Amino acid sequence: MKVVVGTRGSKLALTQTNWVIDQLKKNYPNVEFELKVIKTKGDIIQHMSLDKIGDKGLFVKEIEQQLLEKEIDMAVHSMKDMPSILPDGLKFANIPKREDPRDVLILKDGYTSLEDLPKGSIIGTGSKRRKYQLLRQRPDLKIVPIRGNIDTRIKKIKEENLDGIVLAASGILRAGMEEYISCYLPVDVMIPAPSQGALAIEIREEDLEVENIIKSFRDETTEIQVSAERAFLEGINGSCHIPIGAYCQVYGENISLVGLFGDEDGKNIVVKKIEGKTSAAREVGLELARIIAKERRDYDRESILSGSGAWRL
Ligand SMILES: NCc1[nH]cc(CCC(=O)O)c1CC(=O)O
Repeated sequence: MKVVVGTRGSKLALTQTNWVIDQLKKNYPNVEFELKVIKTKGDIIQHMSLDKIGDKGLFVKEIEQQLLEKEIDMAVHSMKDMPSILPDGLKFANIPKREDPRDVLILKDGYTSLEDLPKGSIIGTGSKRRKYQLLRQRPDLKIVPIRGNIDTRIKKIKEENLDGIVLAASGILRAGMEEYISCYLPVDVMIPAPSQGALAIEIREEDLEVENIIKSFRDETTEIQVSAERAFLEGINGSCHIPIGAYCQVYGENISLVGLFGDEDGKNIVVKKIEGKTSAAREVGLELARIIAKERRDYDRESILSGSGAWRL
């Protein structure tokens, strides 16, 4: 049997996909795995901010097309890049154990933490979630847009004379670049993107053979977290124009889920936490989305009268 595995060509994507293939090879020495690199719209349009391209599934559409056309049999993505709803005919296989969900700062030589940064320091990030959470801690910072693969972004610290950038810990750790990390941002200071650090293995819905091969991967805690956090994302029905974050913690039979949802200019950002049962992770995510969306609508009505904006916890 031969399984063709599709992936983007970035260093991170290749590292993730090769990791998946190596694990599967150990369990299935008789299956042949072939890696196929596929260019996506997100890879081709490198100069524009993701925000402006504003297209859901920017890094996955071409890959999904090839899955549906049986050019490939399995695709490995970052779960965080996946739109809430998959195309007909495709589904997620089991989810392997999540990498560190936190964001990290990569700072100019000599700086070691968010607190240490001199007043007015310049930080590069294209993510509104990261931007407004940083500004909440340090309103004096200047946030500038930045794009590109991990390596490109790290190079831009020197090239564009930045004081630092924010990246997902998972990408850096998987790429074996831990020594670049200046500090980890705790999840309560920087709520991660929904399912940050988790991998998505996408397959054809009816492909039981490939589904079986991936059965060995299942990490239950990750599955519960991803289920709650992605349900929140689905319920909010957001895009990459607005700040959205979610993080689920699992305590045996119970979970807690923190969600962040705001508007484009960061004036009205709501953060809320709810508790629920592990067995109802998806419902907890949808419920939190309803609570936060309602609070934001009420606030929009009030703020027309009062004219001010704020973070509300
Ligand atoms: N949007 C790009 C992207 N997609 C997944 C990751 C990192 C890996 C992950 O979050 O699982 C990154 C880079 C980053 O945000 O630093």
